[in-house]
Amino acid sequence: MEHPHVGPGRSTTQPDIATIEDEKAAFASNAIDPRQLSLSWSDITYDIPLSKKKRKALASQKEEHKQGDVEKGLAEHDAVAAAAAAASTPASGVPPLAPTDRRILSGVSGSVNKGEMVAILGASGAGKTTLLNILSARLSSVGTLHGRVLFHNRPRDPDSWKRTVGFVEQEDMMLGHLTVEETLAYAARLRLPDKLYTRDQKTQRVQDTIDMLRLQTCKDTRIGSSNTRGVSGGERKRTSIGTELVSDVSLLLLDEPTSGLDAYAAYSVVEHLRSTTQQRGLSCLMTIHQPSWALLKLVDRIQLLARGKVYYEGPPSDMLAWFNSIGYEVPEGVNPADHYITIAENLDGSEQGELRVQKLIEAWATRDEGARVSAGLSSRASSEESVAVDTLLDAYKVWPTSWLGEIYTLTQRNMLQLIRDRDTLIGGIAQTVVILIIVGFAFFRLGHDQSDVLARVGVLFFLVINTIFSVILPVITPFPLQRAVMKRERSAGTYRSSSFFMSKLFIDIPSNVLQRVPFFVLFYWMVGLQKSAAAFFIFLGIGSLHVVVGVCLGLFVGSISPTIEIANILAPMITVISLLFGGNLLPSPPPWFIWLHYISPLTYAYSALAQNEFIGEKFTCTASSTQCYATGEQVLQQYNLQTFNIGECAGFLVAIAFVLTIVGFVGLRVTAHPKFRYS
Ligand SMILES: Nc1ncnc2c1ncn2[C@@H]1O[C@H](COP(=O)(O)OP(=O)(O)OP(=O)(O)O)[C@@H](O)[C@H]1O
Repeated sequence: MEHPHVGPGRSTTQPDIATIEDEKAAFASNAIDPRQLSLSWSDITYDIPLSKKKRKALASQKEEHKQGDVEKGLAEHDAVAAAAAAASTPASGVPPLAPTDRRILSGVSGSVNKGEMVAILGASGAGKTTLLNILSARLSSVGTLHGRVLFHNRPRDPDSWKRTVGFVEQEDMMLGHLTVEETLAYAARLRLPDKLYTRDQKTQRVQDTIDMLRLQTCKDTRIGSSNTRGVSGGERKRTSIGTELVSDVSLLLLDEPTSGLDAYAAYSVVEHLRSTTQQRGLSCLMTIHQPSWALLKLVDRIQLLARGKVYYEGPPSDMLAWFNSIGYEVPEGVNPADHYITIAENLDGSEQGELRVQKLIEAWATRDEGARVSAGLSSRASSEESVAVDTLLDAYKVWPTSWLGEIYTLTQRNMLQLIRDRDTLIGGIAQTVVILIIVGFAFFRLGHDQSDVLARVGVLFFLVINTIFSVILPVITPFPLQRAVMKRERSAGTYRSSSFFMSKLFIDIPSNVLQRVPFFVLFYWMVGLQKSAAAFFIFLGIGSLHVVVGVCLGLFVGSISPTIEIANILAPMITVISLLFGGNLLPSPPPWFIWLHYISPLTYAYSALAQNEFIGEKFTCTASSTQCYATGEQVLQQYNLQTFNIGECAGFLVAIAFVLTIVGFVGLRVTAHPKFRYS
């Protein structure tokens, strides 16, 4: 296969537009077929360190083995057996197992070719997900990995890998308020490179995907969430698959796409996958849990795993013949898939069961030797093809759209989510109204005698506390889902984390300020604060700035917390500490905690609002007053609220918002950065 722009001296990092246009033309004329790409893996062995407890148990179990007791825990027994087996066959390509490790996968080889659908099957704990994680480069950093994974006969290229492979996770992380069509449209807008596709072509790709996955009837239905009804489970899964298929992936990996679905929905998902795989010439690899026999017959090849080892690989149709040949026939009326998975488990922990499992694995390993060599040979491509693939992959080494384009699309998507989330909107308004009625009437139209002085101080402190609490929670609550969606999309190299963060700021700040301003206006009038236009607008300005700080604090907490549980602990903790040191609750904070007073945003918001209210105000003193504040300045002095003037307080609030934003962004990059492991 030849390509006009392929040459030994060509740069492989930044494709210029002319080259990309030519590549696009080459795609169209089939001069380069992106779907030539296929995946192969050989001798994959993966060991993880045993926990301390397990190491101890293993040591004591070895002791018991010496005394002739063989019926012990399977995992530990497997580790010993695997170590012994590996040590006894050094030529097999499987390294020996360290005594402190546990073997999860052992010498697993296989491949998926163009237009082919391959399923990995096995009992729970057989190693299916681990294998898929290794192949998709999403393996965690623990453990030692041996073996090779090749993408079109070359090691996976970290620069282009994530954009050429689609990974459908078991959990479908999608935004519940978007419709099926919108979900696919945003995926296409963000994932298809602007340099290769016009807006119309992206729209066409969405329609093609809807047609291919037969989602026409539900394309205008919302995805839904645990609280709101949306599409069915099968439609949801097909949409999730669609978000990968709208992009230019040539390889699709799916982790248990049928789990949680009824038999019909599961069959339908795999049937659609099969037709899509064939129509688009994809390579499709999935793990499946408890498939029906009818479903299994849809896939081209099956790889059966038991204890991290292959004990069958080939078409489903040949499976019966193979197992019959080694003496394991399927009883009448039993699903062959279930039967073959069950016999590879030693459920009762018996010696007989153990021998059966070992026999199944060894029978295949003996037969597999020749097949493995021929598989390696058949997948070797010509050097011309490999160079053409290099050229093709170059187009996927850069971000698909511009930074501003990403921010625009993500902001638009966030906006849709926000305005359609009626429960949160109505809940927020209801909460505001209730608090306004209670506080407004409790402090209604304050006067100027001595009791009103205390009431004014109290109501302003209440306002800053209430503002921070009302803002921070709605910012944090949707964060975990948005973050999970972001992680999935960023794992596919879709957009920069800064675009996600900016789009959050662009939506959360204006929406919260707009929601709070009517509250501030009514609050001001009901309580009867200073009757001057300047004071009113300063009040609104400081109040809004305080809302911005609350949003930034919410984003900070959401960003640095890897889970919602941690966010739920951190948010009240930070807020309570801020209010403890930001007001008059502690008349003289301990010197070693004084810094908490200066970093609390409440300090500045409260001080600015109090100065705005009290400067120039006069109060009446009566003969019965034990303590009399005749002027507002005396009040400010008494409560130590004039350390900084209003302008300085506003400056500190801006600075706190800025620092929270920067630290939050860094936190997000650290806690939600997609990690890939290629070796
Ligand atoms: N990081 C890890 N730490 C500890 N154990 C692990 C780790 N990764 C995998 N395992 C173990 O490896 C074995 C295989 O796990 P894996 O999730 O791949 O199984 P599976 O076949 O996908 O099972 P299931 O169908 O139940 O999801 C399990 O016993 C699991 O506990």
